[in-house]
Amino acid sequence: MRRRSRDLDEDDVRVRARGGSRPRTRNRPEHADARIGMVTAVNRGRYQCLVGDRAVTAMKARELGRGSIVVGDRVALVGDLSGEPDTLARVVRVEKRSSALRRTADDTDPSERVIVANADQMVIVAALADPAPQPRLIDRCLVAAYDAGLLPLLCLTKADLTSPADMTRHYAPLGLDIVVTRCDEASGREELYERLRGRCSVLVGSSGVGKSTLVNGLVPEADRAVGTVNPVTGRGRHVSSSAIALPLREGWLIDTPGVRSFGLAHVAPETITAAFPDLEVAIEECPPGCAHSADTECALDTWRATGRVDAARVDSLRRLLASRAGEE
Ligand SMILES: Nc1nc2c(ncn2[C@@H]2O[C@H](COP(=O)(O)OP(=O)(O)OP(=O)(O)O)[C@@H](O)[C@H]2O)c(=O)[nH]1
Ligand SMILES: [Zn+2]
Repeated sequence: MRRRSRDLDEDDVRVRARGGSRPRTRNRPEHADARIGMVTAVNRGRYQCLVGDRAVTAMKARELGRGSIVVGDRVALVGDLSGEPDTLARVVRVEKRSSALRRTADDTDPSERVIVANADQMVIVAALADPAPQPRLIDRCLVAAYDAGLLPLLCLTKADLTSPADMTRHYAPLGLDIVVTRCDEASGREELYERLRGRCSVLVGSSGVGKSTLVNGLVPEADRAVGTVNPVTGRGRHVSSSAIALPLREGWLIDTPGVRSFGLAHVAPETITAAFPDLEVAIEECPPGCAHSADTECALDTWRATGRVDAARVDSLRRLLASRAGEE
């Protein structure tokens, strides 16, 4: 009996190899043998996936069409999952995303594109000095985080150069969690590590703010990858121009060297106002289509004048709304 079933399998294989007189899916519905992996890097149409503890390179099955697959995606894989050199698995399905970080090509181009999937936190890295912080850029990252449903965390680096007081005061009205780090002290880094535990965090920030320094402190394996091939991602970190997912002991860190700014044309103003639930009562009194700017009939002004809403919160909301409009 056993022998007979094995013969049938071989027959099945032979028939398909000869050119498929039999539909491939017969007796094998929905790729029941597929395994789920996580996409850790994307490079020229090749997807690096972590399947269990094995790094597998895969291509997209034709049946998936033009749908995008991005870092952080959970995908179903079939084919050669050995992870041996020169082997190629196939991605046959992309699992439903719990979140999608998007950007537009620029503010005037409404076509949006997902850059990272399934993250739950955005760590906005900004240096306190050298280079000077760019509050506009930080604001735009915040709006992108609200849009994607990611919890924002502001990481202020290089505290050995300047006091963080001004920046923390500036961002306090946003109710944002802030971590301050400096490379000559471990305490801030350890606090950051605590915040990353068990989460999938996207790291964003412009060049020179100390992102690599943080990543190397958190994921020593990433350092070893410089100039060689990373066992997890299959390539060197610094070669990458797109996002790359690095495993933490608990959780994931997704570094995004390419993301210096976000086009925010796709973000509805309501997405931003939703992050200010305390101002909702005032906003309800605004005229229809109110842009909530100071030179309109915006109800925020009357409420603010009478002290019924926090002035700093109104300013912060207006700042974020303006950042969406895109003066960088
Ligand atoms: N004073 C000071 N310098 C730092 C600190 N962290 C990083 N640096 C320095 O800042 C410079 C940039 O650091 P990187 O970690 O390469 O910054 P990055 O954001 O990864 O920049 P790119 O590699 O260009 O993307 C390096 O010379 C670091 O040594 C810090 O806490 N204090
Ligand atoms: Zn208004």
